[in-house]
Amino acid sequence: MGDIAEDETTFYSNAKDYWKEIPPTVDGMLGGYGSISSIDINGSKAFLQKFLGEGEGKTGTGCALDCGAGIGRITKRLLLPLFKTVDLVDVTPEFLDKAKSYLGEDSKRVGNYFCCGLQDFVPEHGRYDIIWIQWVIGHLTDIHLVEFLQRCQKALQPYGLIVIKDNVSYEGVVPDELDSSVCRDLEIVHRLVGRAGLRIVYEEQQKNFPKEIYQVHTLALR
Ligand SMILES: C[S@@+](CC[C@H](N)C(=O)[O-])C[C@H]1O[C@@H](n2cnc3c(N)ncnc32)[C@H](O)[C@@H]1O
Repeated sequence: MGDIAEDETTFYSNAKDYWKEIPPTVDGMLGGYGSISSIDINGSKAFLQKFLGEGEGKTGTGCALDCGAGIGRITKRLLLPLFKTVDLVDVTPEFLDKAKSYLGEDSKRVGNYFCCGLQDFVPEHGRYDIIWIQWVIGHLTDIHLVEFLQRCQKALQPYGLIVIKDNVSYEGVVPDELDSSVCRDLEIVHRLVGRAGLRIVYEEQQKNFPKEIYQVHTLALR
């Protein structure tokens, strides 16, 4: 008999078991597509730069949160160069351990390593200028994603932004049994963002990724 609570527990525990076995490398973070990391980071940098800088209404550069950070691939090349302090949150302790050496000298400016599932994580009220959520929303159920986004909104500084960068399917919800995740289409992601009470400030598609992988969209929300 299908029990939703039990299915949900399995959805999360299977994902945890999957990531535990993945090597703590850039290639591991990107499912074998380590080669696209630079294109990804450069696209993200151009995206973020639109919101940063001096002046009224610009997003601050004090503190960022990297959600589903893994070994800190994004923290190292995108967030630490732009923000004074970066916090990481991830469910896999081995990845956060690796981050401490992978981030090198600049790991001095990491504020916190939170080992926690995003479904349970409560970011500190008003702490963050940017909350970066990349390649991890498919590991949350709809309800948990909506509730997490609501907690993120409360954790923003004035003019702060939540950024979701993730795969989108062509149509509907496509499950991935291997890593226990789902890929949602853009319309569904929009609906969930709306349910969280967030507004889409800007959105674009990542260009120059290999043709055989999912389309990747980046959404700035507040
Ligand atoms: C595809 S990797 C992406 C890592 C990083 N965002 C990047 O782009 O390099 C997915 C990451 O999400 C983490 N993860 C999976 N389920 C999670 C959950 N429920 N809460 C927090 N992190 C989770 C995994 O441990 C892994 O580090």
